[in-house]
Amino acid sequence: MRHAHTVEQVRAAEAALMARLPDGTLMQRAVAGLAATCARLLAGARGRVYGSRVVVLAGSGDNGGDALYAGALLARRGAAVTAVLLDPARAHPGGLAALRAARGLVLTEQEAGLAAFTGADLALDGIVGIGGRGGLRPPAQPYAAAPRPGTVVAVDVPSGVDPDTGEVPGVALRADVTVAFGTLKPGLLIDPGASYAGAVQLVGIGLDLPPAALTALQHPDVAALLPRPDTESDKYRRGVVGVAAGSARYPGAALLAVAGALRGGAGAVRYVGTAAEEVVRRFPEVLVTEGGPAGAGRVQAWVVGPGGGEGAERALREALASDVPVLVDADGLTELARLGPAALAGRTAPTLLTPHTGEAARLLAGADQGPPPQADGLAAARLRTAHRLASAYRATALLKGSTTVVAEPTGEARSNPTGTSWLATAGSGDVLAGLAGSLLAAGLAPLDAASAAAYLHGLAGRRAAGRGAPVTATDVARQLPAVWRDVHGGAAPARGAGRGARPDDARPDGRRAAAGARPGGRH
Ligand SMILES: NC(=O)C1=CN([C@@H]2O[C@H](COP(=O)(O)OP(=O)(O)OC[C@H]3O[C@@H](n4cnc5c(N)ncnc54)[C@H](OP(=O)(O)O)[C@@H]3O)[C@@H](O)[C@H]2O)[C@@H](O)CC1
Ligand SMILES: Nc1ncnc2c1ncn2[C@@H]1O[C@H](COP(=O)(O)OP(=O)(O)O)[C@@H](O)[C@H]1O
Ligand SMILES: [K+]
Repeated sequence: MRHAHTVEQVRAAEAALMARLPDGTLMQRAVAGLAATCARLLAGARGRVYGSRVVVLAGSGDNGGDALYAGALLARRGAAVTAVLLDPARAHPGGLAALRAARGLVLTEQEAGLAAFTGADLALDGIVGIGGRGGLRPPAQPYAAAPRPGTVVAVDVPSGVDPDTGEVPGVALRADVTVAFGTLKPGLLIDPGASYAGAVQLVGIGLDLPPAALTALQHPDVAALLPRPDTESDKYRRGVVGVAAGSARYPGAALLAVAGALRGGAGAVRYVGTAAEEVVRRFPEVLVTEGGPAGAGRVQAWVVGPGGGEGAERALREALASDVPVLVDADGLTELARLGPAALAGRTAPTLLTPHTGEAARLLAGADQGPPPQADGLAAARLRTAHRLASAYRATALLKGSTTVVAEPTGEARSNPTGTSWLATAGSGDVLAGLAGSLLAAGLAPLDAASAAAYLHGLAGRRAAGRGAPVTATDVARQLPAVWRDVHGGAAPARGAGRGARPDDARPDGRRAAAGARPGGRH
């Protein structure tokens, strides 16, 4: 499990630790880790640190101080280091003195121009860290548009990225590697910020941190969550998932949601709706009923809405009246947006909403949250949007897109590290809905079901796309058994994951399987 903490959490932990340690200790720990990573990168690219060209972009705070001190350590190993001060009057005095003492060159941004940056083997982005607000200011903006140096290493956070949310409110500097101190920040794990961070590495500095504001699953976490039949299992104890999907207009959505559900670990899939004939023809193992959820037999979770068309209203109403977890997707969400959060008020079992940003905009408008939001704005503020949905509907919200984010009404949140933009293909969301519903039926808690499903779905998309080729939703569903095996085999780390990265608060076992992950487990 990877953990990310907000600026406020980091500041509090930092203050507590600094009170017990001599001045400057934390910064020196951070700097030592940062310089070691830079030295490794230079040695990897050029064979040695000696003689390499390093540029330090230094802003006015401690982030600039970290970069200057690291520059000094590299200069002492023979690198030719140039510091460019973006706010010369406020540059970190200790860092500046250290760099000068190590014979580094110190220039203002007017003196340096862009040449030192573009010609460097390695550039350190120490413009701004967790103290940053807004995008890059004008003196730093040209670096974002300039030709790239060999490698850009962001100090703690890529400058211009909001550390708490991953929002990029203006111009930001793209990094190849981000060296984060003490813990990851949510903005490193959520697009658009995550796409600026490159590979994220963690340097422990000894912070004593509270529970993370955001977590991201890794292979062992997902493996521990996935249900596995035991000797006492039968199909009912493994869970039956009900799928109310498809319509005369969109029969394919029923097939795709069922395909996802069949590969999600439930013991049986029950389909209700107008595509019953097509479903049995394609998947003879599925139990089918025409009509709505109320007339179908007992299930342990419902999936309602994919391609639901004109039947979505009834399916939603009947599923919500049940006492089992309900996943609402697609047309079910449009219907729910019309009804507003009151439609969930009487529920005794969990509800999981799986909107893309367009559906999220409708849901928030339906929750009467001020002027109707625009989908583009919601995509740029993914974590905030997921939290808003979860809190407005008092339900678990999985917001789909370039980084899928899951939020609980309690404030707990997860970002998904797998996936590929090849998944932006018609029907792939239907597969995800079926898969997540199946995990709910198998007994996983909604946050676990949603985040494990997004993880597997993202891996399946990548596997289907191979080195980069269009995929269909059917391809994604077909890859699910293989990625299930990959996860258990401990293969391939997720995108942007620093190897061995573990925040200061991580327990060696991470947060293991929820109790409900046992085969046959129930809410
Ligand atoms: N916490 C820890 O445990 C540890 C933290 N450490 C390090 O400290 C860093 C935090 O340092 P910090 O608090 O000095 O803030 P920092 O990010 O340097 O920025 C503040 C300065 O930038 C300015 N500024 C603001 N926005 C801006 C913008 N958009 N563009 C340009 N400038 C902008 C702002 O000026 P103002 O807004 O007042 O004009 C202010 O002067 C942290 O990220 C990590 O690297 C490690 O050394 C050790 C352990
Ligand atoms: N740019 C992207 N990068 C990664 N994944 C994406 C991107 N755009 C969409 N996806 C994923 O593709 C799937 C699309 O789902 P959805 O929008 O519901 O499509 P449909 O309704 O056609 O099934 C979701 O899992 C979503 O997270
Ligand atoms: K930075």
